[in-house]
Amino acid sequence: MKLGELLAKAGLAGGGDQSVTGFAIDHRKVAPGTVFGAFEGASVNGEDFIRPAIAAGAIAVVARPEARVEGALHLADVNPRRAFARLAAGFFSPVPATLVAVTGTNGKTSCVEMTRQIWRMAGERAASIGTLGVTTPDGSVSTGLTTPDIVTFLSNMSGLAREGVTHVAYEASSHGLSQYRNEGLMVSASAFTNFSRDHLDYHGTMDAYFAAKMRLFTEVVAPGSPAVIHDAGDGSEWTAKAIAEAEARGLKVLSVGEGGTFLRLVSREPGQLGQVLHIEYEGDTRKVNLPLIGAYQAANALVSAGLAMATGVAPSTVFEALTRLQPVRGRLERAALNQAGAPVYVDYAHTPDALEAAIAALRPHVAEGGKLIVVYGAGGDRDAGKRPQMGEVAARAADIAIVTDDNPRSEDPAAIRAAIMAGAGPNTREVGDRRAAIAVAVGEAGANDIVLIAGKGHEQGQIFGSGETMRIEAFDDVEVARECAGGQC
Ligand SMILES: CC(=O)N[C@H]1[C@@H](OP(=O)(O)OP(=O)(O)OC[C@H]2O[C@@H](n3ccc(=O)[nH]c3=O)[C@H](O)[C@@H]2O)O[C@H](CO)[C@@H](O)[C@@H]1O[C@H](C)C(=O)N[C@@H](C)C(=O)N[C@H](CCC(=O)O)C(=O)O
Ligand SMILES: Nc1ncnc2c1ncn2[C@@H]1O[C@H](COP(=O)(O)OP(=O)(O)OP(=O)(O)O)[C@@H](O)[C@H]1O
Ligand SMILES: N[C@H](CCC[C@H](N)C(=O)O)C(=O)O
Ligand SMILES: [Mg+2]
Repeated sequence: MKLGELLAKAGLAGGGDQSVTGFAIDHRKVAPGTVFGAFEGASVNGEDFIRPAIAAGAIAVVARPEARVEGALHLADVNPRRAFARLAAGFFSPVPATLVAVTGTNGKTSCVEMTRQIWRMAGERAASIGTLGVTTPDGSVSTGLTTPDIVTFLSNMSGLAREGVTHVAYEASSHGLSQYRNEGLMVSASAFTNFSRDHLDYHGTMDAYFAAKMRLFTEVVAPGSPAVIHDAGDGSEWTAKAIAEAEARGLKVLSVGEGGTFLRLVSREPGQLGQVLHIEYEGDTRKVNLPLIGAYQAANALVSAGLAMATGVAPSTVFEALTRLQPVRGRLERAALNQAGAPVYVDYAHTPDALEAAIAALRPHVAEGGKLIVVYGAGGDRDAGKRPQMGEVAARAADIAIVTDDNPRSEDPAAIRAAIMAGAGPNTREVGDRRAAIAVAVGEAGANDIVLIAGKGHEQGQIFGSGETMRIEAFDDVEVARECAGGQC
């Protein structure tokens, strides 16, 4: 494809009849004919790699006007990440016709997974992209990030189209949105799950974090497209703001949940392995047996139902599909029963709000006189302010809490635990080694108790160190829970 054609497609100034062979944002991936995106990053400045990128064959460089580009076309833009995304989107085409994006603090992975499942049950060739990787009708591949970098994202999309995939649901993380990692495509519908504290190490303030998420509505999605917004009916100011932002852009707001008007959750009765939902849609109330526990999973199922309906799946097919949803890996996954018969659950809760939601999901399942025992930690090199809040939530909502390590990265694990303990109460103790902490909880749980191991969900390793010294030790909460339950810890 000629550079001039791509520029015209993206509505950018300039011409050129050189053939473009690919796109790269890392100079080490540049080959002859590549367009290089030079961005100022959180750890280094990509503009420092312009010369080596040109030496490796870059024919054009998308960079700020003040960057120095010699020996290749300088595609200058005050927002080079956005310009690069638009240009690259012209190259990586066609892409699947139906694309939906999900943002929110918690629930993105769950919603893209459930939306994919509903589409599949409706007979579509569907895929999802997010924390669990790229999941297609034929399998799953990990990408390492929730929202992959823009080149990986766009090339994945065109690869999926070549495989005949027509429907893709993807997670739009706040990091991804603020770095323009998923742009330039015609997004047919979007969703907002909820908003609470996380990632303030990166965004600084809750308002800046929220603004990053709102880019999905204000800049990424197609004008006039449907926006599914979860409304818990709790008067959340963030939900109201999200609705206002979507409406201001002219999106068609479809609110779902207890406070929803499109799909209203009238009631919810927890059962042994699932729950009965009464959902009002267009004036009729339908009873749905959802085979997943917890209010949070009901919320995510409703958002996913909204997205499926917004993209043309018949309502009756959607309601039927909800009764056949498969659990999402590492989200309230029932991993084992210990020798006394206590169930051990694994969940990916790694924010105060998620911890509260995961504990609340299990509370109705604790037998009379039983205790809920939670094992959890907080990641290193991530928002430190959430640590005491997690300590407070776990101490209040669970009966016994054990603070342990969860990806310390470059930080001192003892200091992370101390920060959590600062917010915790007398029912909380500290067992640094994660396997030992799980062994204590599983060993102590009696017949009426429930154990929740939170924070790592599907993760397969414990991350120590960073950069050159980073090492990942194999660790799977589900596997360790099973070993401990079998007395092999
Ligand atoms: C803070 C953050 O999000 N960093 C991500 C981001 O880095 P950045 O743009 O700031 O890049 P940088 O490393 O400073 O480098 C600047 C530029 O120079 C380029 N470069 C760099 C070195 C070199 O030798 N040559 C070169 O060309 C880089 O490719 C980059 O374009 O872009 C990089 C390339 O895409 C990512 O690998 C990197 O993810 C880091 C590893 C990371 O840990 N990210 C986490 C925090 C993250 O993004 N998490 C969200 C979380 C989700 C959630 O909880 O909701 C996610 O979406 O996964
Ligand atoms: N709708 C929800 N409301 C509150 N908590 C939720 C909700 N959905 C999920 N959670 C909690 O958040 C955890 C992570 O869920 P999920 O992986 O779906 O979220 P995510 O937004 O993709 O997270 P990440 O930002 O890490 O990618 C769950 O294990 C659960 O504890
Ligand atoms: N067990 C994890 C969860 C991380 C979730 C991720 N999305 C992030 O914050 O980067 C940790 O804190 O390391
Ligand atoms: Mg996710």
